[in-house]
Amino acid sequence: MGRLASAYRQAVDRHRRALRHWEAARHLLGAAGPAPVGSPELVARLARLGGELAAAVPGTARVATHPVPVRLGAATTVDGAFPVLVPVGAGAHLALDQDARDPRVGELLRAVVVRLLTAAPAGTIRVVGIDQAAFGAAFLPLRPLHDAGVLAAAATTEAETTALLDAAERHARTAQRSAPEDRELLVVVAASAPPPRELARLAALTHAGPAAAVCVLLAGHPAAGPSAAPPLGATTQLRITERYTLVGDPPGRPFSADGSGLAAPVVLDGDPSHAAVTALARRYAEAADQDGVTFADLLPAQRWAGSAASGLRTVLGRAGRRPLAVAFDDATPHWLIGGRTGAGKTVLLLDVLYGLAARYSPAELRLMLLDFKEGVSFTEFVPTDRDPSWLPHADAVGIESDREYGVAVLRELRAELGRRADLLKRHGVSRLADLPPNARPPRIVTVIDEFHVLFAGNDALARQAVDLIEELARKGRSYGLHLVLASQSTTGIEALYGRAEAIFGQFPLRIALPGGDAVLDPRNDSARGLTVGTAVINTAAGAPGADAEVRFPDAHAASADLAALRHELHAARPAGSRPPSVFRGHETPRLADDPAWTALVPGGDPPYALVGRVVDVAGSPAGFALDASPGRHLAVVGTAAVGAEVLRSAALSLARQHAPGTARFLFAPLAPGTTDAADDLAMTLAAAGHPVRRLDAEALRAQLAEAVTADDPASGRTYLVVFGMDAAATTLAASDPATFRSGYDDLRAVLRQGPARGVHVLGWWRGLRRLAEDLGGSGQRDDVTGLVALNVPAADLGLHLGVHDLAYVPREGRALLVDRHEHRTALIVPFAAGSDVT
Ligand SMILES: Nc1ncnc2c1ncn2[C@@H]1O[C@H](COP(=O)(O)OP(=O)(O)OP(=O)(O)O)[C@@H](O)[C@H]1O
Repeated sequence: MGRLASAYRQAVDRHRRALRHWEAARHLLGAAGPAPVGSPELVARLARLGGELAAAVPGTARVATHPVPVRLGAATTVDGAFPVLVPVGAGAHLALDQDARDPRVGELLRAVVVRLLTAAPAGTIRVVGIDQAAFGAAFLPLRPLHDAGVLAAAATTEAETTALLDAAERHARTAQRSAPEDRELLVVVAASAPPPRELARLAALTHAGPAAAVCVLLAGHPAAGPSAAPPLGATTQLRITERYTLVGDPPGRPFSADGSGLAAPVVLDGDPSHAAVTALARRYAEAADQDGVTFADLLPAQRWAGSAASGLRTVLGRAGRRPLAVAFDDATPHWLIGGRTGAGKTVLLLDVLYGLAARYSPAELRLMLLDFKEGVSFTEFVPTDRDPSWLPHADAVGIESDREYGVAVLRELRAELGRRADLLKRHGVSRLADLPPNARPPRIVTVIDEFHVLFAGNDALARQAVDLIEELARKGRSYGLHLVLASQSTTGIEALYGRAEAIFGQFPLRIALPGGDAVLDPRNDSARGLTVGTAVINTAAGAPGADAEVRFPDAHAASADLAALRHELHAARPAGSRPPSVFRGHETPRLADDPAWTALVPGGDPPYALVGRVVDVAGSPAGFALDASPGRHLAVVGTAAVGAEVLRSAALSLARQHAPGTARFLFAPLAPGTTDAADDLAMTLAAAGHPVRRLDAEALRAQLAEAVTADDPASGRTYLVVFGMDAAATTLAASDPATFRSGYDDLRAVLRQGPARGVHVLGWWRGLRRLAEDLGGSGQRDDVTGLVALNVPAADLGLHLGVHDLAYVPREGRALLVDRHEHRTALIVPFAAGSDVT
């Protein structure tokens, strides 16, 4: 009787515990109603419940916010078996005391992963694995899930485990700041316990609570032996014995009153079938196709509906499941972007620019886009032969810009800053947002890609750039001027002269792409291990804790969508919109294509020698007016062959301003190899009806003498076009035995008195020293007031001009135009004069 009684008590006990389990399971399911008691029925109901749970509408459980009941196996009682369900998911974890080298453990881990994935909607769950003991062997059967992008490659080294934990902690922080519906569950599966430090971090994640949206499945814990295991939070502990598994009390829903767990041995479920895994992988892969961030996700429902009064906003991508917006406003007026080459910087910028351009009309938003690298970042915004459309918001686009162009853009912006300051003053307000709508100018976003180039060189130009950027960054916020500085490196910017803090302190929004940690605080490691297509957005100037990880779409892959949007915006442009002014650093502009050339007409007074384009925002004509004051001549200096082109442009443009017969062109091809160029030019001008003559050195000398001595100067203008004045040195140096005058005396007289008599010299000197000597020393430098310096060292040029700290780096395709009368120095791109100009 004693034995019978005790067996009876044990059976009742078991039933009671099983009943609590049943109730817990019902509770987890959210089912209502009283639970029937009675052993056979109870077992039947539990079995049915297990089936229901297994099938419980797959793909609907909100695993990222709530634990869900997950089946581990079957418990056996004297009355039969029933399924054992424990809560797993956000904030509810599982630990097994053996690691996955015990096949039952690997099987259970895989079964739990598959059940969680089955229960959850795609896009709300991701799985990462750690297995340093068996190199990820436990995850191999789940390979299809890896291919579907839902299971990451397992971390099998300590470094990989550390990176994985970095990412998991980042995930937890982001989730804690996100709305529950935006969270994504990160399942961290450790098939074996990692080393103590990593184990402690893993254990910490189990204490982070459901809002962290992390679920840890940890095998091999606590390890047998004396080592102190970090305590886990909200974890169901499993103990694997030789034949059975003992299941501890699940968090919040214990089986036992005394902490002893489920009073029935459990046989764990085996591996999920391969068919189930592949079917699941297919579902996730299909969903990923539909669920990936696309360019369309960035666009507003309605074009140009935004008001820029208080700022600009656009969606950049998704953080978890939530769209992530970024703004140019009082809180984040300027942005700093970092990322190694190939990290997706261009793509991210395109995402931002198209997003903004779709939201705000050109009356609300203007763009200045500057690119300093050999790239094509912004080419799609300017009209080309292939696609004549342009982005109607773009005012200026610099492609492979010169630093001088960058500084010109910054100067233009500073001038705008001044205009806006006046405007605000007139209205008695201090912020753009406070202006009446009809007086409010558009916000201007200036993007400078590879901005470090601007500061490279540690020279006068770099200092100007630093000053301008600092001023714009400081004051731009109130005036609606916003800067985006992007770079591969923000370190080593020498020219900032310790002002990095002052400047970058004005850039609260930081975007770190892969390899772009430098834009974050050194203590902030949230950008470690980012992959292409993701970035960390930090709104606190890089300080740790203000980060969100965003996935942004590949704009390059959506180029057809981008073009369609651009065409749409272009077609909707306001009447009178002008295409952006474009500077292409690698391109040589052609005289005949230039609007300044087209605009030249006979009768121009004073005649204007057009030689190129100024490196400025407008691409202004570069030239020199030949009026009657002494010294109005043009000297081209340097050995570069482009000297002949400059003379050609000058002569052709002058000829265009004279009716036939009102100007003579006298050509002296003195430098070797210039005869053809001079003859060709002469023929072109002759064909246009102008009198032309070819001079050798002697004839040039005679002409110089005649030009200043003739009592009756020829009517109209005379242009002496000399290719290589230095080559005439011997002839000019010789004195006339009768008058004792040298050719130089005559040349100098012509330089001073010629303009008043309508005589101008367009001369090419191949060396600066020769020019200075021909003028009779640097004291006479004002005898030629127009200079086009080619490959002449800046120091020599500065000395010749008496200008201190001349910022000029001689290089191919560029020249420095100096007008001494107007105290003007400008970097120019000389024209290719071409042969098809008349
Ligand atoms: N969101 C994304 N998703 C997928 N691929 C991307 C994404 N962003 C960029 N990529 C890919 O990465 C490559 C580099 O992108 P991108 O040209 O933007 O890099 P970058 O940082 O501007 O490089 P560089 O400075 O060398 O020009 C491209 O092939 C692009 O398709």
